[in-house]
Amino acid sequence: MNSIKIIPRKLKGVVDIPPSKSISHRAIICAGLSEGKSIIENMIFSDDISATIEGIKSFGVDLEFKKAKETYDVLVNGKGKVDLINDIIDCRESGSTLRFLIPIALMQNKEVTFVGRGKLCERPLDVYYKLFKQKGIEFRNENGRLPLKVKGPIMSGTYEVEGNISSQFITGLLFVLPLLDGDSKIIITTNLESKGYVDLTLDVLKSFGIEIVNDNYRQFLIKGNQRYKATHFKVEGDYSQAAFWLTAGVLGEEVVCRNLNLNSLQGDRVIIDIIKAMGGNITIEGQSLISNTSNSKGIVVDVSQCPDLTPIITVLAALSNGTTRIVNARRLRIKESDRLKAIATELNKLGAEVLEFEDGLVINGKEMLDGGVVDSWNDHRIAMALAIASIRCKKPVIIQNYDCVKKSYPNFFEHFKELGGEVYE
Ligand SMILES: O=C(O)C1=C[C@@H](OP(=O)(O)O)[C@@H](O)[C@H](O)C1
Ligand SMILES: C=C(OP(=O)(O)O)C(=O)O
Repeated sequence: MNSIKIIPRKLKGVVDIPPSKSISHRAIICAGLSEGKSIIENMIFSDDISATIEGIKSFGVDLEFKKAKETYDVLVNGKGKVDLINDIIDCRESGSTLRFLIPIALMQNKEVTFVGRGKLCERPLDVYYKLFKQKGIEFRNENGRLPLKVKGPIMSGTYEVEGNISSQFITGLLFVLPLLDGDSKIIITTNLESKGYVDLTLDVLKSFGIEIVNDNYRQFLIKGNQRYKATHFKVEGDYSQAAFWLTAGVLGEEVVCRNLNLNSLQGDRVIIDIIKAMGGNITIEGQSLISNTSNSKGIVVDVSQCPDLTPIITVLAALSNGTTRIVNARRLRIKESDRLKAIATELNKLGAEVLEFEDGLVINGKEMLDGGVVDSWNDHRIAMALAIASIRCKKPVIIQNYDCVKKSYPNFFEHFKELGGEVYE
């Protein structure tokens, strides 16, 4: 088992925020579906992005990688259609890869097998299964788990989708319906959670020449026979990752986050408002966000539109004055781990007071935590959140299974050290 020991230190300094994972997935897919050469600037090869890259290659897309300082430029040569060259797609542990690539596999009529690892094998796909039954699309799985075999073709038409299980099903359909013969409509049958991710999809699609009409998130109207246009695309910084460093600044000393688009459509940009509402000090200087030592306080946070922020908000809450309530968080249980249980259990081991409820958490904040041995539950966001909690622990924090951070942020602990963190692997 891999573990890391962190000696409590206040972090301070400048961090270049890595490129957005969500936007990177979308850009690779859109470039892969275009005819001709696209360039995607500012990419890193986290495990999830590597899974999408390998997946898109299976559809006959060529990619080349050019190193540019800490990141890469990716040259993508698409054929404008799916030309299956490998019929087994390993999505590793990436929900986005799985749910985005399934509809693409259905654009041709050979069977494709999707495999995965860890918790991904049991993360829900029922939204697709229900649609496949309605549309006569063949699929087979092992008791609802991966591996999943699917066989196209998918046709244009009306797709009724629940919006409160995962927005990733909507994104998956939005990639392929514009390419089909005939117009389509996606009707959202419940309230839509994670709206910001659908906004990101529509925005990246637009950059690649695909137009979708968003009727107030109740339905999406999609003209058929559209074509993706190869383009030069730059991936902006990731607010879900910046959230860790912005919180580190509030709990420690001044942390400057560079490489963020201050007008980004990323739903997790709301971390700025959440930290400020908790009394955290965040300012803007040029293109950077600066967070600084503050006395934070408990509030009520609705995470239905920003689920990925929950672990780090819980850390801030555990070290704030008073009580914080995290509400509308049920979907956190179907991510890489049961994130409500994982963060409550592990922060309590460090001496925090976190109560777990069916669809939320109640956190009674403390000035300091004790420290101790915790586990990541093989979940990158739990590992990173626990690392930030160490800033205000009295004794060292040992995180077991810490290397899962590579799922989204392979150099997280390098950045942690650059900010003055003392860690022993
Ligand atoms: O579309 C995306 O890039 C994502 C959507 C969200 O999932 P849900 O829509 O399932 O909440 C988020 O949790 C995930 O990390 C990335
Ligand atoms: C839930 C996440 O990703 P995915 O759903 O793509 O596995 C995440 O990055 O926190």
